[in-house]
Amino acid sequence: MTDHITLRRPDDWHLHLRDGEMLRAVAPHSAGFGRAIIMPNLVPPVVTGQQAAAYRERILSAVPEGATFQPQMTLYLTDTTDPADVIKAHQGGVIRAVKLYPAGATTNSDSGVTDFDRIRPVFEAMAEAGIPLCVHGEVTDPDVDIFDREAVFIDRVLDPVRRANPELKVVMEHITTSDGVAYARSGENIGATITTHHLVINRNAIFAGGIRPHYYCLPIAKRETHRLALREAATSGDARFFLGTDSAPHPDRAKLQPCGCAGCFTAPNTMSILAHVFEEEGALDRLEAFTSLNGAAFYELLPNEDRIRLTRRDIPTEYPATIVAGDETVTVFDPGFPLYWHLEDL
Ligand SMILES: NC(=O)N[C@@H](CC(=O)O)C(=O)O
Repeated sequence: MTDHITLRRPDDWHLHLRDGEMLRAVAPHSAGFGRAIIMPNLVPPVVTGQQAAAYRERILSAVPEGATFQPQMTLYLTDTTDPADVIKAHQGGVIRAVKLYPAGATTNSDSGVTDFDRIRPVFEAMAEAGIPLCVHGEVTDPDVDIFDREAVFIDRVLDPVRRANPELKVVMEHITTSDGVAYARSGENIGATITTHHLVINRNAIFAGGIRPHYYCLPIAKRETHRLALREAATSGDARFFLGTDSAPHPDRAKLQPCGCAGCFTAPNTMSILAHVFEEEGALDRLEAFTSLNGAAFYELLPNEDRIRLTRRDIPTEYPATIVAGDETVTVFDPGFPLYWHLEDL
């Protein structure tokens, strides 16, 4: 049995680092990645190039000394985003991508897009400049069942947007369904991130013996057939699929509520979980493509030069059940099985 693998340093193409005390608490847990696409859904959101540049500085101050982590900033698209500001921020090297949240789709998405016609000039400018659009792909119509929101979004929103802007590079963020997998495979200029937790849990995890708030995230985990489709896509080596953990820390106080927040905090144990999943699928030789090559290629960047090693030991790796952020605790995602793959920096 393989007992160690060496990978190019992985990248995380979808990450929530928050701000303030939470940023300082969680950033060290992602600092072992080479790069990460940083989500802009702060309160208030990161909507201008200037705000993105300032946020980038705060992130770099929160990363431990010696880490090579490079935050890749995004702008939060609103109905009033100025195409010129997007282009300027991209040309100035401040942002890597733009994030589309349909208004009300998820945590801190109130400022999201309500009218796709109004932002057409932004899409046109982005397509011309080669700036990728990262899409939270769920409709917000309360009449649509929560488990169908991704599939309906693809038909009602994503496909029309892509047909109107065929040159626009689109990342379907955190896909959770076989519909998402099939759509990502169906055309040009499209990629999809897959989270760690959606490779591990299906929707039963949220209701196993009672309600389990730490398995509630958006898009919500779907039925088992979808989890298996995600596993097949992630482990296939297909360059359109790459890691975006969507590690989304919330204080336990905010999750354990009558109306608790969505998000799974996977940064501390993601690589050990992924090695476990890829080993189960007999695909350890394709882990590097998923974590370290495909995303970089999509974003037209070189893969990281340095390496990490994962070693399989007889004793499970230890990771904290919770971390402390100021006065708050944040629960680390529990995959429900021991993790024998230990992460080492080389
Ligand atoms: N994934 C989540 O469940 N939550 C994210 C927002 C998001 O990416 O949907 C968050 O910011 O908390």
